[in-house]
Amino acid sequence: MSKNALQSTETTQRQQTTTSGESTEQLRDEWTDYEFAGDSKLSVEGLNVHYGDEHALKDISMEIPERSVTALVGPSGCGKSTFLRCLNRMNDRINSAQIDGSVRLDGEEIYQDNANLVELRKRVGMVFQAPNPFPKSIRDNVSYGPRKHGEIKTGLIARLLGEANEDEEDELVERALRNAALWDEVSDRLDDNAMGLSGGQQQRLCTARCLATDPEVILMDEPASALDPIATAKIEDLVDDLSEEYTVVVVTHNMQQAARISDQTAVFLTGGELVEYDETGKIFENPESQRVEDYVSGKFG
Ligand SMILES: Nc1ncnc2c1ncn2[C@@H]1O[C@H](COP(=O)(O)OP(=O)(O)OP(=O)(O)O)[C@@H](O)[C@H]1O
Repeated sequence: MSKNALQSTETTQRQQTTTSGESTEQLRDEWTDYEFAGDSKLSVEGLNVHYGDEHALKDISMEIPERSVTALVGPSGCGKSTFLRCLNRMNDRINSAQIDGSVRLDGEEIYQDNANLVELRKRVGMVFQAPNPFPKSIRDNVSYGPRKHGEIKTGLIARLLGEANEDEEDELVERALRNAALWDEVSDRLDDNAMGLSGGQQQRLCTARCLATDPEVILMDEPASALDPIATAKIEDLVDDLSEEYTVVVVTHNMQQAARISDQTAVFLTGGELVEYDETGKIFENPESQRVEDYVSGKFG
């Protein structure tokens, strides 16, 4: 059983009182007793991120259960994307970012000095806000990762060397596209350029590209924000399906979407603070914190 735990060292936060007169710390003591079903896939402890002088994430601790959907919500600039990028060390690419604290994947520290970042990003894949397919065929987009890692070899040279495994590529492309709920729409045009797909199809293609590297965790940063309602509904169904096999962490601005698709929800509020993290039903129906209630009910944000 995993258990979420959140402790803040920020004195100001500790002393903050809610409208009901209870201190934030008292409230946290209540909700941190909550136990999520399933084992923890990712364990975050004492995570702090600075961009230069800006303290973008403040002492975040949370357990992310496997094979479930965890939503990260909160107003613009509260640190949701920063948090997401910490889970596969994408923030390492930002020169001004300083990251302190611990993130464990299946109990193993990802911030250890000798961590293999290529392997980490294979295990913890990412789908970005705006679909970003390569200007290549649909097939090449999906098999890009396995080819890059040398797991799939195709083309004339591989054939001459007797190393070609085109059948495997076909299987992998079909499996990934099926899992991304796109196969039926593109199976007859795999060699067409991916740039000709609609925005919603491109986003599912990017998900297929992520799935092709056989990840265990999928990080999604507002995957439906650029899509129309029908394409959004498909992405939401997809997220639901994916959580049967994968651990999904998704950033969304859309409260109804978080309520529909996630098992647990983490609410970040301005200043990089994780205010409450609990089962999604609890966050939306009966949150501990008045600030969270105001936010999820649309009183501010
Ligand atoms: N690459 C960066 N360099 C410097 N500061 C950054 C960088 N990325 C984010 N920040 C700052 O860190 C804070 C948190 O940003 P972040 O993008 O993580 O928030 P967010 O909650 O995802 O916002 P949004 O919902 O608008 O995408 C913001 O003040 C932002 O300006």
